[in-house]
Amino acid sequence: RPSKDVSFVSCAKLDATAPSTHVHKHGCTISVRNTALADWNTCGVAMCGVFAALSCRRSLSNHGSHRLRCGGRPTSNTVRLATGSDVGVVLLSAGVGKRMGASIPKQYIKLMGLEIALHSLDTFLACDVAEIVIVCAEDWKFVFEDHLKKKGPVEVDVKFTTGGDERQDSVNNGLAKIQAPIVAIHDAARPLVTKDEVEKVVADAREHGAALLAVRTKATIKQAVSESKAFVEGTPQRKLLWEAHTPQVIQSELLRKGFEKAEKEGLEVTDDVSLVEQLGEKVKLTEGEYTNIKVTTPEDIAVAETILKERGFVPPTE
Ligand SMILES: C[C@](O)(CO)[C@H](O)COP(=O)(O)OP(=O)(O)OC[C@H]1O[C@@H](n2ccc(N)nc2=O)[C@H](O)[C@@H]1O
Repeated sequence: RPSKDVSFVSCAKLDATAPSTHVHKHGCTISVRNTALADWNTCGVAMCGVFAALSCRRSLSNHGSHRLRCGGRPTSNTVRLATGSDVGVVLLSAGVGKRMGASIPKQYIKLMGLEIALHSLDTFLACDVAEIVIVCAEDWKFVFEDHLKKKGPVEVDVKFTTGGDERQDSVNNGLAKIQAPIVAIHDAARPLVTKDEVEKVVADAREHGAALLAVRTKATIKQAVSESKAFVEGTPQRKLLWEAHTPQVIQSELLRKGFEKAEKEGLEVTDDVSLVEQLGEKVKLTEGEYTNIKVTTPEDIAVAETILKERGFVPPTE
């Protein structure tokens, strides 16, 4: 794990002789030992918190760039890291929100004076991310643009793209604009996700390749015979059941592979890690908070407002 005063470094395809993609927030030079490089390679971990396990110490800090020297003699394997975090975000805001029955898409309804979609946008802007792709209809882009204008310059690269017919199509459109090696996909309809939750699920995805925020199911769940036949087929063991939330965080290339398979086989999914599951890859369940609700029907707005009040959320001034 990265320590507090040493920023996280991740390397895709770290290799002793030919380091390839290197991303780091501040732009670092790090000297690493051959043995350590070999270890990371054999782990087969595409995204590595490289220096964290080593006894790194910061020996130079100048103009926002740091030189980190790791234990052992520095070798010729000096890795130059480009500027930027290794995480990109796809913020899904292109749904119509039929179940809300409102005159506008639910994510643009104001919650304590701020549009639902802007709550999680602000959370991600406060996290260590390199880019945010907002997937939304052209007509609603102004909500985000006005908000960003009010905020002033942000470090994160914010881009836009339009959505597709289904959530899955919107994710694919967003993913096409992602450059970061890790992508966090989030429903704009989940305004209450916290920075802590985001950091936790991103850390799990770095370690395991894919992770999602989820909570243990409180109710007993029944499986019906079919969509139209409301009779019980069975009762899955509750202790094994989790309710999926977002963000769902996946190595970008792994998700791209998942989409390729889905396209070939005509797979339809209702969340993103399902595409990773279809590839037979592991997905980590990161225990999140019950407060990370999806605003779907009108009563959810009242619940969300109560939670925000409890958190001491201050509505923005006009
Ligand atoms: C991923 C999960 O949150 C996990 O529980 C759910 O399975 C999502 O369920 P869902 O029915 O797709 O939820 P919705 O609230 O309708 O949509 C989730 C998010 O996707 C966005 N969305 C939906 C459909 C679409 N064509 N493009 C989109 O960008 C919505 O604006 C919303 O912010």
